[in-house]
Amino acid sequence: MFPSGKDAIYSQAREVGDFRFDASVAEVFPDMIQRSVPGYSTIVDAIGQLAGRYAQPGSTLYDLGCSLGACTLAMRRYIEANTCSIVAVDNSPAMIERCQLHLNAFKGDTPVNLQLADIQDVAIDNASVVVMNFTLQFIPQTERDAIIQRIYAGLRPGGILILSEKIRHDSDAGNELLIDLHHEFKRRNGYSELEISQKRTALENVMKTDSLAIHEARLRDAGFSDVVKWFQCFNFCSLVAIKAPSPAL
Ligand SMILES: Nc1ncnc2c1ncn2[C@@H]1O[C@H](C[S@+](CC[C@H]([NH3+])C(=O)[O-])CC(=O)[O-])[C@@H](O)[C@H]1O
Ligand SMILES: O=C(O)C(=O)Cc1ccccc1
Repeated sequence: MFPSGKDAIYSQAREVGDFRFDASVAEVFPDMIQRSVPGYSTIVDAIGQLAGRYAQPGSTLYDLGCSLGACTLAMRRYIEANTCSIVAVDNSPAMIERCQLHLNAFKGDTPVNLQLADIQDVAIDNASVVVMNFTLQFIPQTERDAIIQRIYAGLRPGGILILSEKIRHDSDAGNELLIDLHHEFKRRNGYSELEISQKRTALENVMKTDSLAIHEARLRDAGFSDVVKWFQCFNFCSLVAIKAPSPAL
C-alpha cells in the first residue's frame, strides 16, 4: 500500500529534544503506537463499536487528534452508511498527509472531512460522538477544561465523548508500579532501555498526565451526566462521558 516503517527513532543515543509529531514519527506511527500503548487495537475497535451504538442520524462525529485516522476508520466501519459525516482533525501536516492516504485506501460510504487544524479552532456542532483518543494529554493543562466544556456544548442530548488518556496514579508508589509495568510492556515489544528512557525524556515537557479523578471531575463539571471507565491497562485508560438524553415530553 504505502511504506510504514518500524519505530527506531530513539534507538541511538542522541541529544533528546521535545517529542513532535513530525514526518519521521508519522512514518512509523502505526508500529510506534501499537508497541507503546497497551490495548491500542482493542480500544480503537471498541471506539468503532461505541460509535455504532451512539451515532445519531444526521449528526456529526468528530475524531480530534486523528493521527493516521485509525478511529475514523473504525467509526466508519460500524456506523450506518449515509446517515452521518465525520470530521477528523490533526494539527500535524505529516499526519494529515498520511491520514488522507489511509482514508483513500479504505473506501466507505460515510463522508470524512479531514482538517489540518488545532483542536482549539475547530467548532463542535451537532455532534453525537466525539473521540479524543490519547490527544487531550498533549494539550496544555490550563486549556483542558475549556475544550471539554466546548465539546459538551456541541454535543446533542444523548451524545458521547470518548476520552482515552495516559494517567497518573494518585499515590507515588502506585504510579511507579503502573509506569514500571508499562515499561516492561514496551521492553517485551522490543524497545531497549535506551529507547524507553530517551522517549520518556522527549515526552516530559509535551505530555502532562492528569489523574483519573481529575479527568472524571472535569467531565462532571462540564455537565456530563455519567462517566464510565470502560478500559484500563496499567496507566492507560478510556472513558465514555454521556450527555443526558433530553427528557421525554
Ligand atoms: N492541539 C492539537 N490540535 C490537533 N491535533 C493535535 C493537537 N495536539 C496534538 N495533536 C495530535 O494528536 C495526536 C496524538 S496521537 C492520537 C492517536 C490517534 N487518535 C489514534 O487513535 O491513532 C496519541 C499519541 O501519539 O500518543 C497527534 O497526531 C498530534 O499531532
Ligand atoms: O510511548 C510512550 O511511552 C507513551 O506514553 C505513548 C505514546 C505513544 C505514541 C506517541 C507518544 C506517546
